[in-house]
Amino acid sequence: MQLSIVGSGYVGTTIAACFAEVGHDVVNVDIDEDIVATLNDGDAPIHEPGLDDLVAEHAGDRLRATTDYGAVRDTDATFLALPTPSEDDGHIDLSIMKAGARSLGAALAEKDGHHLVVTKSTVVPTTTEEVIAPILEEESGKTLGEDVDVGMNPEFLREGSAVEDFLSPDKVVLGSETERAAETLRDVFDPLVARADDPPVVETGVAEAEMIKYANNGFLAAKISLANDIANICKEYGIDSEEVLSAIGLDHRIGSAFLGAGVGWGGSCFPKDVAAIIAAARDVGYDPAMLEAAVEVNDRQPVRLLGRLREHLDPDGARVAVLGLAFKPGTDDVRNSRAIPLVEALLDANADVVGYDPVATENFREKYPEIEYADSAGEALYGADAALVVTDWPAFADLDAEFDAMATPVVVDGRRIVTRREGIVYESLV
Ligand SMILES: NC(=O)c1ccc[n+]([C@@H]2O[C@H](COP(=O)([O-])OP(=O)(O)OC[C@H]3O[C@@H](n4cnc5c(N)ncnc54)[C@H](O)[C@@H]3O)[C@@H](O)[C@H]2O)c1
Ligand SMILES: O=c1ccn([C@@H]2O[C@H](COP(=O)(O)OP(=O)(O)O[C@H]3O[C@H](CO)[C@@H](O)[C@H](O)[C@H]3O)[C@@H](O)[C@H]2O)c(=O)[nH]1
Repeated sequence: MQLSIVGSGYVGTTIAACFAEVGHDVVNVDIDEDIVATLNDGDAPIHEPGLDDLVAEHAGDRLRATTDYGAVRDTDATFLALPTPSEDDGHIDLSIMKAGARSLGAALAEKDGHHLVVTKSTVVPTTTEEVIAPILEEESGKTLGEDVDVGMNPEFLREGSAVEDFLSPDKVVLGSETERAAETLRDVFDPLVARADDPPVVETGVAEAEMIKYANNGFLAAKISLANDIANICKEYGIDSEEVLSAIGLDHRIGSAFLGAGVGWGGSCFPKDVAAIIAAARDVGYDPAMLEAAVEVNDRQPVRLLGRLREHLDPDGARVAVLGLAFKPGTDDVRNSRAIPLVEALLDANADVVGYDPVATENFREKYPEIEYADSAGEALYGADAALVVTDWPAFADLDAEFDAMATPVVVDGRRIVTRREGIVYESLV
């Protein structure tokens, strides 16, 4: 099939390269000329394991990129993979989606024949039908359900394993309201589903598909927060939370995934998506108490971590090493990293902060040029009065003699990753 993908970021590039891999002809449309040039040169504009190889293999053949929306006219379906950030009050900001829909609609005005527009971005329920579809109709002059249909296909990939997650999904969710849209979506996904050994395909309505994405992310974020709540109780009793959480994970009704207690969840998705569905729920008259509690627990974890530090040392004037700046291991992404509230609180307390991350230093430096950065964990620890461990990079488990170079070896571990040993004052958050 001929497919177009609008937006060539984490999701757009990954799905474009993967759709090409399963046999479709794909064109990526992005307003960023550098991204377009990078893709056409056969390079991936973002770092994801396996993506470079796919782009290198298919660019110039089944995969190409352009800044010209007109390219969508030669395709059967367009996926919108544009950002859906948060407004200050947590509501979803649809301005980029609306701009993309306007450009797409204008391009479709000149198209003969039917076109399917699929929302891939995470959008609150009814957005596709009540916001995107009317813009498409207005700009294209076409009629919904006749010349143009809309669909919704939420994406569940994780950063750091995007290609693997997309090509081997736990499920595929196809939201549509007409048989023609459902059929086109099936045609798009059939080759991927066959190759992935037949994962469940959930055929549902458009608003249901939109909600499934928020339910998925909200549930996972709340699961981590519940694990943190339980782990905090364990801590007060002096009970080992890891033993407790790994034991409950053995119950198949609970499951062991996403029970990793610690300094909480961050990243480009959980915080904004939980905030967006809370704001949307309130708009329709429902107060989502569980999701609000999930956020509250998450916000408290960094505060609790600093509390543990203060039990050993006054941060005022102290040199504090922050180990881990990325929002999770395996990525250089620092969006909503838990290091952010911690660094801000340390700066407020007049601490002398030195940060270290194996790959995310440059991205963090852009946000916080005022702190010092080290080239290795050992360098960050050298002469430090305390260390806060924020990201569970596996390499932090191997730190050992590096702690001996600290001025005072106070280690406050937000991810239970450091190996405890004689000679360090070890304090875990949970
Ligand atoms: N990143 C993830 O892990 C992930 C996973 C699942 C779902 N999502 C959702 O997918 C959507 C996209 O997220 P992302 O992380 O890929 O975003 P991103 O910021 O990485 O990429 C967005 C791309 O859109 C381009 N763009 C902006 N305005 C444009 C316009 N008017 N026309 C064409 N291109 C334009 C930008 O140049 C950029 O390349 C969001 O709704 C997000 O919540 C993200
Ligand atoms: O047991 C756990 C698991 C994760 N986290 C934290 O949770 C956050 C999110 O982690 P993860 O889900 O691995 O990363 P993302 O790439 O943000 O992926 C999430 O957000 C994406 C965007 O919506 C979805 O597509 C994915 O399914 C969903 O897992 C990170 O800060 C992790 O440190 C924990 O604290 N404990």
